Amino acid sequence: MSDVVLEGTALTKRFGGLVAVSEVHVAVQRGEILGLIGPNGAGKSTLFRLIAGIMKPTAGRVAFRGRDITNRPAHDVVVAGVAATHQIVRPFREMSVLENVMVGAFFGHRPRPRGVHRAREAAMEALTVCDLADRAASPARALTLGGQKWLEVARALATRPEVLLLDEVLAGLNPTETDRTLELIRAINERGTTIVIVEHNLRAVRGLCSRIVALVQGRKVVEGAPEAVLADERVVTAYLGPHHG
Ligand SMILES: Nc1ncnc2c1ncn2[C@@H]1O[C@H](COP(=O)(O)OP(=O)(O)OP(=O)(O)O)[C@@H](O)[C@H]1O
Repeated sequence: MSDVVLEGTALTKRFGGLVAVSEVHVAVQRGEILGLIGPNGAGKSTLFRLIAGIMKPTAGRVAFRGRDITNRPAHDVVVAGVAATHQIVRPFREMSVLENVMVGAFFGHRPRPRGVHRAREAAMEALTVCDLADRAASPARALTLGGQKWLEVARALATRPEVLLLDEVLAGLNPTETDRTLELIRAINERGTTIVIVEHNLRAVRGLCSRIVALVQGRKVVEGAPEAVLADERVVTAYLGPHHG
């Protein structure tokens, strides 16, 4: 039975004369890892921002657990239970890794932890999931790029979201960091968090996602199981051009 937790209906976003996203319907099922793919400029980041509540659509609606959140301020959307990695401000470089994650714990989903002690506990739990517990006291600036991405995930996780939206978390990572990040995303999902990921690395998407939505020129062209979507002629043509093969 379908159990839709986050849903965008007829979402359209225009920037002046450019239609970045055009009448897209996307229904995120509870517990899944949903991938958003498409070539450069297809509208992935724009759609991501619309469903994360960071950007307001020109037309269409966004609902979380059946409630309309279209015009709610971005912060209210986090409180409701949707967190996006890049929605959380960049790490405070001079603050410790733990303090950075405590910011997420304080501003997240209700009921929020009461007091510094509980926020620290919630932050340590998120750091443990993200393999950063032993770096808790280090300044954020001392982390590698991979470490900084995991810190961003930990901060989002500390808000205790029902839906975690990840925007190109694998970009710039080396193969070891990529594998570790994929394991991390699976572990977070197995703990019960629904995940939406925008990703350029199609090999990673194929192995990670339970379902994929493909966008081309602002429109959803196909959705379904990874193998079927990645083999779809419209998707292959959009990535490789009309004269491939
Ligand atoms: N704030 C903005 N103002 C004007 N145009 C924008 C804005 N954001 C995105 N666009 C345009 O909207 C279209 C879709 O962009 P978007 O970033 O959503 O695509 P994308 O699929 O995420 O691309 P990429 O893979 O390159 O990140 C592009 O033509 C882009 O130039």
